[in-house]
Amino acid sequence: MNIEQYVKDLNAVHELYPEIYSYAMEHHVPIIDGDALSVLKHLIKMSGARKYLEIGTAIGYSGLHLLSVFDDSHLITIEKQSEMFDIARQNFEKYKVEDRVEAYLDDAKTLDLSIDEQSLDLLFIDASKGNNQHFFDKYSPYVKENGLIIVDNILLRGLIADDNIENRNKRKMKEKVASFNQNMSNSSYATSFLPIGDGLLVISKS
Ligand SMILES: C[S@@+](CC[C@H](N)C(=O)[O-])C[C@H]1O[C@@H](n2cnc3c(N)ncnc32)[C@H](O)[C@@H]1O
Repeated sequence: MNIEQYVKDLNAVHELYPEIYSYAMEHHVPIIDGDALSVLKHLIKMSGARKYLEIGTAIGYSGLHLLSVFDDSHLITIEKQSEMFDIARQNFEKYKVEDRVEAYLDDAKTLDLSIDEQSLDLLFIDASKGNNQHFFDKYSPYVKENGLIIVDNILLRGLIADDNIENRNKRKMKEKVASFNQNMSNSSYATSFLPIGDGLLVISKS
């Protein structure tokens, strides 16, 4: 038996958004792995986090899941691709959470977000992986002391441990992600690098 599949099966829960999940699978939209999502929602529940900023909305799958933990939570989410953004908006409307979502169609690298410093409980970074450091530097000041910063795909589907990548772009991305991971490991933040899904980095801002 494959141990990863065994754990996946144990973690598998009733999918709250089966049509969105199926759409993502059929159209190859990269959404968060079920195992990582389960941990993310667990952390939200334990910490009582209500105000979230997500970098990388895609079609709103993870955003809807984040909002499903607490009825009085609020999500700010940023997506730069208009096709994805439009589908996400439709999905937020479909599940009647549009009043709890502030969705931006913009490039998160340059967007000027007018929110107060230290006003968020959770920052979820899940966009272009080579920009993780930039997103962290730009958006972490908005997170409260003791808030959480979570970064998905820190293992790049195994590429992170590959020392013989021929494709130049992939090699550069790997170097950037590796550098970000190392910086976080060396930092004074409390960090947990979890080999769940495609690798989840949990940072406590304290
Ligand atoms: C991995 S997907 C997000 C998946 C989503 N969080 C989920 O789990 O359902 C990454 C998304 O980030 C978007 N993205 C990449 N770079 C971005 C940027 N600089 N600003 C905003 N969105 C970006 C991509 O267009 C893509 O839709």
